[in-house]
Amino acid sequence: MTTTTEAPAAAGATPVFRLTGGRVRLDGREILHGIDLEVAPGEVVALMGPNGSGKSTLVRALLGLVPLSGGTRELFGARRFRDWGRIGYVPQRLSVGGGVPVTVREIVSSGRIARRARWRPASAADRHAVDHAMEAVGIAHLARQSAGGLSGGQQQRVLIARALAGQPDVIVMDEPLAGVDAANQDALAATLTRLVADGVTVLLVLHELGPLAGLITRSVVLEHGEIVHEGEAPEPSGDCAEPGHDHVHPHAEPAGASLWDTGFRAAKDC
Ligand SMILES: Nc1ncnc2c1ncn2[C@@H]1O[C@H](COP(=O)(O)OP(=O)(O)OP(=O)(O)O)[C@@H](O)[C@H]1O
Repeated sequence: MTTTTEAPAAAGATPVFRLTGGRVRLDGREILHGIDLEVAPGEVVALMGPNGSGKSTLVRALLGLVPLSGGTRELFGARRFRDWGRIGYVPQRLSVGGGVPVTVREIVSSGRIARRARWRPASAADRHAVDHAMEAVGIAHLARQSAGGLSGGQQQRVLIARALAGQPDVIVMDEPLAGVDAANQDALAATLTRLVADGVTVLLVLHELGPLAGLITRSVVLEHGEIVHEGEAPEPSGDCAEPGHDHVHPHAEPAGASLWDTGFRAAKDC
């Protein structure tokens, strides 16, 4: 992780992610149709768009989790990227326990694996990073608890702590606000604010910006597997801007809905 003394988003710096003409096919159908996207160090990018527009697929393509059927991908300037400890990925949904009796601390500790010397037991630095990650998201008191009995909001914080334990240079979260109550959304915003101040690059899949609005430096809107807008994020207005507005509802989009009815509905209609 970089320190607060380093300038974020240095001009001309090697992009964290660079996808050029990126195409992805799943089950014989092309999902992404030639995406050009760069994310520079220090940016906080919101990936938005209707359901099924390809946001999660794009994230997975950027991370190398799905093969490209066309185009090129670079992570930190490398086509053959191996330094996975630099990336913290919080997927959309994951059962943190997976049915296996496992404590919160054990799950968070698994986030250190890419940082640890092979076959070595956890070092003091590893243990410190795990403690720090749990404190950062307010779950230190849950360390010895079984992950199975946690609420949805607590499980999400465990997954975020697991990503933070690796002290990543970039954190990628797929719909971190979905199904999360207002208090936990605010807590997430505070955590991300601290990470951004430390120079961490952030890529978020979002349906609505909610309490993260002030953090976002660029919004990228996808529709039908293509980027249809890049620039300023939409501003919340009307009821959505009210402090008491609850941002927990999922958004089902009508089939074929257009960008301005949907991606930016987050601002108009949240
Ligand atoms: N493993 C897969 N096999 C086949 N098709 C897939 C697969 N994963 C996703 N798709 C399809 O790719 C398209 C884009 O899906 P994706 O999950 O990337 O969209 P999204 O914008 O993240 O949607 P949501 O907002 O609902 O999460 C959808 O039509 C989806 O059905």
